[in-house]
Amino acid sequence: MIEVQDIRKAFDGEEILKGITTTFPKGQTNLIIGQSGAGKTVFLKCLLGLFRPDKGKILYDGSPYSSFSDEEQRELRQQMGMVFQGGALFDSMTVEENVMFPLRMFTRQRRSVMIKRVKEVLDRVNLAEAQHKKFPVEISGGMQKRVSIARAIVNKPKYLFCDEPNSGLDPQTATVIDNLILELTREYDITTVINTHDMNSVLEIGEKIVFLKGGKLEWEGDKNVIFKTDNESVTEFVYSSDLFQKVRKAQNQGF
Ligand SMILES: Nc1ncnc2c1ncn2[C@@H]1O[C@H](COP(=O)(O)OP(=O)(O)OP(=O)(O)O)[C@@H](O)[C@H]1O
Repeated sequence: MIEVQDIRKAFDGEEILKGITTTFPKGQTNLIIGQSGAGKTVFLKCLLGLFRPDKGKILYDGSPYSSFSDEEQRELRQQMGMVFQGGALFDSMTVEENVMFPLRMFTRQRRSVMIKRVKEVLDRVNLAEAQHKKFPVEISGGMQKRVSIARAIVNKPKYLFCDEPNSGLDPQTATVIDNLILELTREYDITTVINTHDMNSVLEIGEKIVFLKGGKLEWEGDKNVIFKTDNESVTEFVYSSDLFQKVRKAQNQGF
């Protein structure tokens, strides 16, 4: 679980995060949504420890980051997996080498043990063995995302952060990737936080949704109540998507 207590972050005197308080429980998918410029990425970077908030606290399973020694911060980083927007795979490495990278960086396991673990996670994300020796350019965008997820979970993280995991994917593949993240989150009891613009994701895996507006937490809830809120900022945002308009129409027609 990650608890965020009144965090603030400014750049050059301009406050970007204006006192955010929320909780991201483990074993479920937590989504951060909001308009472009709302502060989602800055927030995610604070959770990742890449930005240090000017004020407030972030607690990882009860322990505040600010109290961590350098060694504890290093340990925490090893417990974090990240799925980057574009996949961010190393082009010069094969699929297997990409997934093995965190193990080589952070652990001292024997090569045979690492190879076994790499195979295990690639199987878990349903990437066929024929793809394991290929380079990222030789596989599809959806497969690249699977590799990126495999790399993020290979070192058994307690926390998984995903920045726009669906960008560049067709809707069907995006749904498969969303559900894969949801399954892994539950199976390994991970605290997962996903930064997304994708309304399909909100409907599919929005177990907790945090809506940011102008650096503040405007609303929080889940996929079942987001339709029912009378918060105008949220409704304006969600109903601007085609998908939500169709759902609302269907609801109005009594389906
Ligand atoms: N390193 C930085 N230095 C200065 N300003 C920054 C920095 N990072 C972000 N900002 C500013 O913070 C604000 C929020 O940016 P952020 O990237 O968090 O928005 P976002 O909600 O993720 O938007 P998008 O959906 O477009 O990615 C923007 O005005 C941006 O210019």
